[in-house]
Formats: sequence, C-alpha cells, structure tokens
Amino acid sequence: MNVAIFSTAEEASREVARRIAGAVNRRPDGVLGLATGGTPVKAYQALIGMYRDGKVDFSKIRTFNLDEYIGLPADHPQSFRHFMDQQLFQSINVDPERTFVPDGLASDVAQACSQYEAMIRDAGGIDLQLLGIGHNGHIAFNEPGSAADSRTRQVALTDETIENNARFFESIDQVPRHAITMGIGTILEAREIVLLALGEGKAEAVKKMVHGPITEQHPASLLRRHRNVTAVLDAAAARRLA
Ligand SMILES: N[C@@H]1[C@@H](O)[C@H](O)[C@@H](COP(=O)(O)O)O[C@@H]1O
Repeated sequence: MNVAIFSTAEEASREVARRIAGAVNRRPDGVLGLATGGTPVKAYQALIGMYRDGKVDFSKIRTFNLDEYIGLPADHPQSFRHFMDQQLFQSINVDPERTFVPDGLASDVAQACSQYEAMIRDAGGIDLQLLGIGHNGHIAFNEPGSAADSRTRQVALTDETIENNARFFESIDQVPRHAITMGIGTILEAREIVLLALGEGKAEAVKKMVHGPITEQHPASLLRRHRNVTAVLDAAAARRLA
C-alpha cells in the first residue's frame, strides 16, 4: 500500500482529484468507481474545478458507485444517488445514463446485486476506485466480518455506522438499517484504488489499515493485498502512522 500524506484536507483532496482526472485522461471512455460520505466532497469540488478549467472531459466516462441505502428513493435528500447528482454529476459533463448507483428500491435485491456486478464486468471493470474509510475500518458498507471475496449484496449496517451517519438525517430513526454495497472482492478487482481519509477521527482506523494485521475484522486492511492502492491522507488522519 502506498501512503501519500498532505498537510491539509484541501491538498489531499486536490491530489485525489488529480488522480481521478489522470485516470480519465489516460482512458477517456474508462470506468470510475465513486464514493459518497463527507470525505470526498472537497475532492469532487476540485474535480469540478478541473473540468471547468478544461483539464478533464467526462463525456465518455462510465461511473459505478459503491453503495446505496435500501429503502430510500433516488430523489431522497440522503440517498447516495442524490448525493452524487448534487456533489458531482450535475456540475460536470458526464452522461447521466452512464452513471450507476445500486437501486435502493429494487424489488428483488439479490437480482439487482448480480445485475450490478454484470454491468461492471460488461463495462470492462473499474479503472480507478475511490474509497473512504469508516471509523471501524469499513470500506463502502463492508462492515467488520465481511468476507474478503464478498460481492455486491445486501448488508445490515452496524449500530456504529448508523450512529455516524445519523448526522446526515433529521433523526437516527430515519437512518436506513440496510444497504446494497459492492463487495470487498468487487472492490479489489479495480485496477487502481485510491482511499481518501481526512481528520483525526480517522487516525486509528488508518493506523490499523496500514500497520495492523490483514483481517476481515478491519476490512480496509484487506486493501494491502492489492497491487495498486494508495491511501491519500491529511496530516491529522496520518498522525498515528509510524
Ligand atoms: N458507506 C460510506 C462509506 O463509503 C464511507 O467511506 C464511510 C465514511 O464516511 P465519511 O466520509 O462521511 O466519514 O461511511 C459511509 O457510511
């Protein structure tokens, strides 16, 4: 695992935007794997800035998001589809028909999950996958205990994740209990992985990811099995590293 440390969240976010733009410029009809959460917001803003400056063209790109809450319609303010439209897609020239987020309202979730896997495969696989990290080491919604070879599936969120994500909802009761997430096996098939972690709150999870045992109990540690993964950190998230 490569580790790149920047003094501020802004600089780390700009680095992530540069890496995403680099992947798009190398393969303009390629495939991006995208993430939600508080962490990538500044990186998406930097990417929008690069688009406006004419440094990157998304017109032929396809995107697949990591996960979605079960039970929220696409236009719900806290759905990950809505987040992506607001934070990125509406401000760049990506074709909305080529942006994919798991369907949180699918009537047959298992079928929707295997279809999502097939769509990624048919697109040629993911060139660059962006990730954040949960306080408990989760990646996407692969909570501790998720199998290293897991695929896109329905999962139950841990109480900790529900509490952490409650800040985005009016009350904790409104946070969905289940989600569809790409699996760890799915994520590890991306040709390049960039994990962004910002702030002191992530320092312990980052330390375990980099220095701890490679274990399903800390899903992010499994990324060390991948050949081309970079953790992009601000100084606060990196402060417990050796
Ligand atoms: N499913 C998402 C993850 O993809 C994200 O990386 C993580 C951290 O979120 P944040 O960036 O808001 O700290 O938790 C969420 O629940």
